[in-house]
Amino acid sequence: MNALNEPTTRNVAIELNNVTRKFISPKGESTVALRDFSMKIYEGDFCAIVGPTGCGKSTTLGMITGLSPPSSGTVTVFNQAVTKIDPNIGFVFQADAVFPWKSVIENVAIGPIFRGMDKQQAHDKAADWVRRVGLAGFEHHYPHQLSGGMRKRVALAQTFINGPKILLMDEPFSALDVQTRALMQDELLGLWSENKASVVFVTHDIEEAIALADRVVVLTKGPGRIKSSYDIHLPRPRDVSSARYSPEFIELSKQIWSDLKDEVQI
Ligand SMILES: Nc1ncnc2c1ncn2[C@@H]1O[C@H](COP(=O)(O)OP(=O)(O)OP(=O)(O)O)[C@@H](O)[C@H]1O
Repeated sequence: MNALNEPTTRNVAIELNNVTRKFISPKGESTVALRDFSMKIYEGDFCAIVGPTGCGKSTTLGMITGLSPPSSGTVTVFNQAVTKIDPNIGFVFQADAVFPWKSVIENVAIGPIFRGMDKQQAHDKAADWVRRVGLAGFEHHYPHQLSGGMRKRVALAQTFINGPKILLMDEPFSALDVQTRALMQDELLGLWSENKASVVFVTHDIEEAIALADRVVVLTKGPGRIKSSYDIHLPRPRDVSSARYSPEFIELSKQIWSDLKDEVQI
């Protein structure tokens, strides 16, 4: 282990090295979202990022996707510089990314069809994923006929069907009520335990971060730097609702909140 609790012997899945990302407004004003920022995510790790609003969490994900290149510094995924959108990367964001005019099964089959799979085969595969996320019987429903939690299940199936090696999640469950959120967190952990993607999960919810992750990284206020990093040794498989009552969980929540509160004072 080094000073940031990073394991040193495992393969690195994602590396941001000395990255700076500036945005220039149409009026020519410059915002530095991240400056000289470095971070590693290890293969198969579930890493959660917490930090105050505007510290650069979404910007970090944008650079890993290849959609928003850094102004300077390098971003690599499995040791390859990120130069375009990588089909090995899956995303789940806060807003639903489902197509309203397509049924559940059509939405889930999009990825494989886009990647060249025969339509019938893609639909068969999608039917299996629809069942796996608990939506059997809703294959031919349209998104507006589903609850928010059900639409998130579609989004998870849409993502996991492609077998992503990297999964980027930006507050994916923040619009859900508390109970649905806990169900979706368990659902995500179940799917991830089979897929073992390297995950970067951005959230404002410290408890969500601890319940899900192997490592929680706390960022400072913007432009964000890594303030602290915590290895989470709660046993897996985890049941997110009961994990919250363990003394270790409570202690971690206190420590992370103490780190964060200096950064969010207004
Ligand atoms: N496209 C853009 N143009 C101009 N400024 C931007 C753009 N995207 C982000 N920023 C700025 O960069 C900084 C970091 O934004 P970012 O969205 O990464 O923060 P965040 O930590 O994800 O915030 P939140 O927790 O509120 O979602 C902010 O000051 C934001 O205003």
